[in-house]
Amino acid sequence: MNQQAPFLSVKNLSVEYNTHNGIFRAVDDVSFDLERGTTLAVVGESGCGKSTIAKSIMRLLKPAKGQILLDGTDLVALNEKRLRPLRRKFQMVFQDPYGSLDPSHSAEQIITEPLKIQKSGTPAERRKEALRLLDRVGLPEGALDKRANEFSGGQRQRIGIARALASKPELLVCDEATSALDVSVQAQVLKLLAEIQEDTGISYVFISHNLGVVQEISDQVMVMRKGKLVELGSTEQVLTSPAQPYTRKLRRAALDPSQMEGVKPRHILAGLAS
Ligand SMILES: Nc1ncnc2c1ncn2[C@@H]1O[C@H](COP(=O)(O)OP(=O)(O)OP(=O)(O)O)[C@@H](O)[C@H]1O
Repeated sequence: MNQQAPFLSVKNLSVEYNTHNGIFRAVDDVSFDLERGTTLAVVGESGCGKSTIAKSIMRLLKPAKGQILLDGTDLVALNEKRLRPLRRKFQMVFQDPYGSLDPSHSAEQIITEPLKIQKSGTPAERRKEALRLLDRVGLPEGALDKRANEFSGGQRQRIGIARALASKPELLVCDEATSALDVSVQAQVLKLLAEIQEDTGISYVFISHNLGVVQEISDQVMVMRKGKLVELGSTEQVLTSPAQPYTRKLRRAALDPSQMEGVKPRHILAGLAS
């Protein structure tokens, strides 16, 4: 472990997609640091590049330029073979608890799959670990043999979190992880994520449209627009006294979405303290 460097350091990240109109730069020269045990929220209107950043950190995409240093190791420079042993360190929780889990699989199958892939433990040990993780995310023992389609959205998202935690990651990238949930269930999942962070020192990159949610969970906020970084600072600074006009506009849109084109109804930013 490198004591000097931040836990995650993204430097001059640019990501491009090949489209029928040529190369499209979805993320353009973005840099940020994340300290261990803290949360960085990435916000911005639809299409600004948030998920592209998430997929780049997960190395589901190969950036066109830049570095993604995790504990001092540049993930961009590694080929898949060298990346594989490191993958357990960074995991992702997706938005859609209905789409991201196989509905016909039991909670045990879903949670233990990463351990099976890593050939970690015996089936009995993996079952025991799945029970521990179920308990960690606040689900009863009886949930272990139920199929994913027998759970509510909030329960599924808890299973998604349990699965992501199975390989004991140090970084969790949550891409709109609570957006599909009812407000009260969302609050419970946020509380769970905060407790897990306190207990384990895990770091989060938390992607969200919801400034109210961001205010709850994050230490730092990064505002994106059209692939570029607009503003980066402490949550308090960015949300209560934003330096950039665009961030102020986003804040206003949180209160009155009609002021912002391109913000989908599901992305109406709820609960923002003015
Ligand atoms: N596979 C792809 N091929 C071409 N363009 C893409 C691809 N994926 C994303 N894009 C484009 O890149 C830009 C950034 O997309 P991205 O999904 O990162 O945005 P986002 O901020 O996460 O949006 P949302 O909040 O709607 O999920 C968008 O203009 C999108 O259309």
